[in-house]
Amino acid sequence: MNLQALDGRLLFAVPKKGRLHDKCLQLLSGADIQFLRPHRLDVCLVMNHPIALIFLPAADIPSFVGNGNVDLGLTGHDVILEACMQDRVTEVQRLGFGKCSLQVQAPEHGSIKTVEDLAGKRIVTSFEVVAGEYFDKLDDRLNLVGDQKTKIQYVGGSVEAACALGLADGIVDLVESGETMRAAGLRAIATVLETEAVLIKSNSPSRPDFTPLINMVASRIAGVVAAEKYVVCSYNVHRDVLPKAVQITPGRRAPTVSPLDQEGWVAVSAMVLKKNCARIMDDLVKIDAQDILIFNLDNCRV
Ligand SMILES: Nc1ncnc2c1ncn2[C@@H]1O[C@H](COP(=O)(O)OP(=O)(O)OP(=O)(O)O)[C@@H](O)[C@H]1O
Ligand SMILES: O=P(O)(O)OC[C@H]1O[C@H](OP(=O)(O)OP(=O)(O)O)[C@H](O)[C@@H]1O
Repeated sequence: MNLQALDGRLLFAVPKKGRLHDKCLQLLSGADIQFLRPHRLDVCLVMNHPIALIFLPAADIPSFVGNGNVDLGLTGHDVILEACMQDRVTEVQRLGFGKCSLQVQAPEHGSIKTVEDLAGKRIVTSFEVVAGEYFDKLDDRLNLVGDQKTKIQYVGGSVEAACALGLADGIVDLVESGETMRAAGLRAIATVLETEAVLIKSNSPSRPDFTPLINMVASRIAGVVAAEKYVVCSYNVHRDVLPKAVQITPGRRAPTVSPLDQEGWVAVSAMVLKKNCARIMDDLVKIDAQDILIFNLDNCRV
């Protein structure tokens, strides 16, 4: 691609592979950011906005955004900390996917039961910065100095094999379902951090006049994320129990209440968190609400 084609375009970094890739593409589609990615090309022009997408490994995105080479990015909170970019990027929006924990793990049937048992021993991880800071604090607390300090060794993947291979006494790795950890005969003994995918913008933007475009992309993405998180709950209820109904479904600002063509009855609709939906329906049944319906949202602005 001719690099001049990028002139005047906001650069937006997207994970090129791995756990976040598919979800990020769905997010772009939901935000109506249209593009055709030519085979094997990591840069492509957005057709309906002055934006170019740059496909990069998720772990490299924080540095590109933090150093101002790229204006916006989708990546994991964990890799922002690992790249020490937390002061150079702003996390504009949590995206509700890529959720997992960075945990200290040790052999399930071994003698190591706490992180204190691991202090001074060997740790293998792909997160050498974050794990290094974590164990530095532990070493300081336990007054371990010089050769007594915990040894951190970097590996690029398959971290979970390190204990079985005799490379490590414990590891620091991401855990989502826990399947990888259990299959490797490990158990979690501490959580270093919780992470999820985030939209980030640079604290050193290449051009201040991109601000309206950045705000538009952020607002569209926030709409897609909210639409994933919320459903609309609608029901009919007798006016006598309306105060109770409003307590159950307060909405984001307030529920919409409209009179029904039947004396004493109103129709109520409100956004509710998808994860609370079943409990809310149970509570509405208890106050004799009727015709309770749940609608998924395709998209929204909140
Ligand atoms: N098991 C998981 N569940 C949820 N999110 C995860 C999981 N593993 C990683 N992530 C998130 O996805 C980010 C990218 O991880 P991933 O290992 O998929 O990327 P990659 O190294 O670019 O890809 P690959 O492992 O295919 O080379 C992580 O930094 C983390 O934020
Ligand atoms: O708790 P779980 O649901 O099993 O997920 C955790 C696994 O996912 C990640 O690895 P990934 O599969 O991305 O491959 P990698 O080892 O090459 O990084 C992470 O490093 C763990 O190994």
